[in-house]
Amino acid sequence: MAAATKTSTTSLAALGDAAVAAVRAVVAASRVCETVRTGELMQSMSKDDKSPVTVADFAAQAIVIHELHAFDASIPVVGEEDADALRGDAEEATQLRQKVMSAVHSLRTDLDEAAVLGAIDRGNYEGGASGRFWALDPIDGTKGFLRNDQYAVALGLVEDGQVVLGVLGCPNLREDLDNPESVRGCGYVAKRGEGCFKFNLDNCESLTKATVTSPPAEEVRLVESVETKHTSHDTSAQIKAAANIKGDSVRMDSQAKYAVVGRGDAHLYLRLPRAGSTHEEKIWDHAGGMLIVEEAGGRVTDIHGKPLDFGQGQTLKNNTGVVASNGVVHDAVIAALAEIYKN
Ligand SMILES: Nc1ncnc2c1ncn2[C@@H]1O[C@H](COP(=O)(O)OS(=O)(=O)O)[C@@H](OP(=O)(O)O)[C@H]1O
Ligand SMILES: [Mg+2]
Ligand SMILES: [Mg+2]
Ligand SMILES: [Mg+2]
Repeated sequence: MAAATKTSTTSLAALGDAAVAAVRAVVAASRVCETVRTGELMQSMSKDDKSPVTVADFAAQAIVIHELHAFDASIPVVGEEDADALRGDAEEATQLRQKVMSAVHSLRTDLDEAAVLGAIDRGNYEGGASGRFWALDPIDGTKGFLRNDQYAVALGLVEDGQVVLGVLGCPNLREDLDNPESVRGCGYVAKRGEGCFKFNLDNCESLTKATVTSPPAEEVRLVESVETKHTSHDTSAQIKAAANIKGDSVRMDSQAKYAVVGRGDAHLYLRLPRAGSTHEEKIWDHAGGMLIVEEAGGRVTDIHGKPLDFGQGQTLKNNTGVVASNGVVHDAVIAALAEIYKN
């Protein structure tokens, strides 16, 4: 078979069985998320860490893990959510469980409660440095999802500590960041060594190559988190000045940031820990997205220029923050970060 990288279009099937399973699972979950976001089933609760989780996070995790299990039951999953909050007779749990079941049934009427709760709880793998596992964020950017802003269904396949397959479903993302009339509902898939591809969430079987772009300094665009707790906006402004980056800054929720860098609409994604932060990045917040940028021709490291190490369990404990770029601006950004973080 001709290498998928040689032409600008290819079929999903050409990327192999794991890619087909992963993309179809992400597309299915993206549909369920949109059903919840635009319908009557929305309900959210606060987790122990005060972050939100919704009916759609649970339903999406159930759908993706069910599909991945049908593909290959021997590959474990590190998923963000568990089903604890859906079990028991308390009113909130009962309501949430019923809505999760309705959301799942909007797509898969054949799954009963035991199958749904069981699938969610199968995402309990601890990760590690050897073997293969999936890393799943059923909704990345739950706060964005609740604001009707950007969010992503994000799935990565990790092999011996390295992401080898990355998939993002971005149901609320337009095809062109600068054209609010462009098609909404974008998907991305990257396979290590074979390139990065985009697809429409309504037709994932046909793929088009995606590549980073490298404009002059005036047009180099930064993307960063909306939430001020997740990244230091002050530091990113300093980095832009020091690295001679003069384009606009766009705040966007979720791993959609990796997608817009990978497709060339933006050129730098900075995730910069605030002073004194002890936050360790979760692997599921990056596994789906980072390969999208790398295989599109860009670079992804932490703020010290170190590769992201997905073999350390559920967090990127060997890394600090994230820098994802078109490659061209990367060294200047890392040099600027070294100056700022040495103080
Ligand atoms: N303190 C802190 N620092 C860094 N990151 C954090 C922090 N707290 C949470 N999170 C994680 O951020 C995930 C959301 O990604 P983004 O920050 O890119 O999007 S957003 O602007 O916040 O919506 C979000 O993922 P989801 O929980 O899947 O939405 C969190 O895992
Ligand atoms: Mg969360
Ligand atoms: Mg997340
Ligand atoms: Mg999440």
